[in-house]
Amino acid sequence: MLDVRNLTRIFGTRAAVDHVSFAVDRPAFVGIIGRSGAGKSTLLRMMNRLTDASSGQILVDGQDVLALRGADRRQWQGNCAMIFQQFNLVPRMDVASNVLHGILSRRSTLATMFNLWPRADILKALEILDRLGIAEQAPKRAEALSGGQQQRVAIARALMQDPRIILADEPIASLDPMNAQVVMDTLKRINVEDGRMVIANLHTLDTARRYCDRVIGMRDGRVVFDGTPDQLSTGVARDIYGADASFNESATSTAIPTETAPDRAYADRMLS
Ligand SMILES: Nc1ncnc2c1ncn2[C@@H]1O[C@H](COP(=O)(O)OP(=O)(O)OP(=O)(O)O)[C@@H](O)[C@H]1O
Repeated sequence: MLDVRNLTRIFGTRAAVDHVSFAVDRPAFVGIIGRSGAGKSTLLRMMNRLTDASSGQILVDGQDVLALRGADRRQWQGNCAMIFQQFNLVPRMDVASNVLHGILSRRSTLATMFNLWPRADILKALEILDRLGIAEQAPKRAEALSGGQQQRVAIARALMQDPRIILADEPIASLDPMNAQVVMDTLKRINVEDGRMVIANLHTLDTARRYCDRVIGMRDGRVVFDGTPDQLSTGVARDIYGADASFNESATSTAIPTETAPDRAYADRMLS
């Protein structure tokens, strides 16, 4: 279904993404890992056509999406919705309207100006918010929500497009461990229940191991690992991150620190 071939993006004299090839034949949960600057964001942005490729192909059911222009390109962008580290919501706008903005490109300018949405679309937005456990937040301004709730609104906005693929660029990098888990659980549910492919750039190994069916490791623009989470040994991780023998996995961890959580300490004090 997705076949990336020799995808390359050169900025100046440097290849940010360098002859990357991989194929995904089912709606899997794919994690892309690698240290900062490895090319992860550029890769996702090329898939969504936010950034042009220098060369290569991205074939979806045999069609090269890099060749799409105008309305065809916009249709493809609707088919592979993107979510970002910083949520990219309109902060002062209410949550329901933010979700409806997922289908903004399908609306006339006039209808959008007056915030006029068909009843069916409004009901669909509320239904998605309900599914993600944040229906009661619908009338609130997006900026009034926690980071984890805002990211779920961004996922709801993506779902409004009914995409085949969800591209998530460091979706939990700005969140505390508890909210990070809620957001990753949400993405996994969408992947499993809806059969939508998820491709997520992740900055922590434990998250990749826990949620992904497949992990692609990038280093200096190239794929240096492509396998299952159980093949992702410490040695392999060291190679991906380019770390020396002192490489410490916990440095890339988002695990919830139960032993040191303040409420645990408080409970211990109360019980002693
Ligand atoms: N628009 C741009 N112009 C010039 N160089 C760029 C541009 N976008 C990315 N780069 C460079 O391409 C390389 C890969 O960047 P990219 O953001 O894709 O990496 P990344 O793995 O996503 O890193 P991070 O986790 O820090 O976002 C970096 O060296 C970066 O400086």
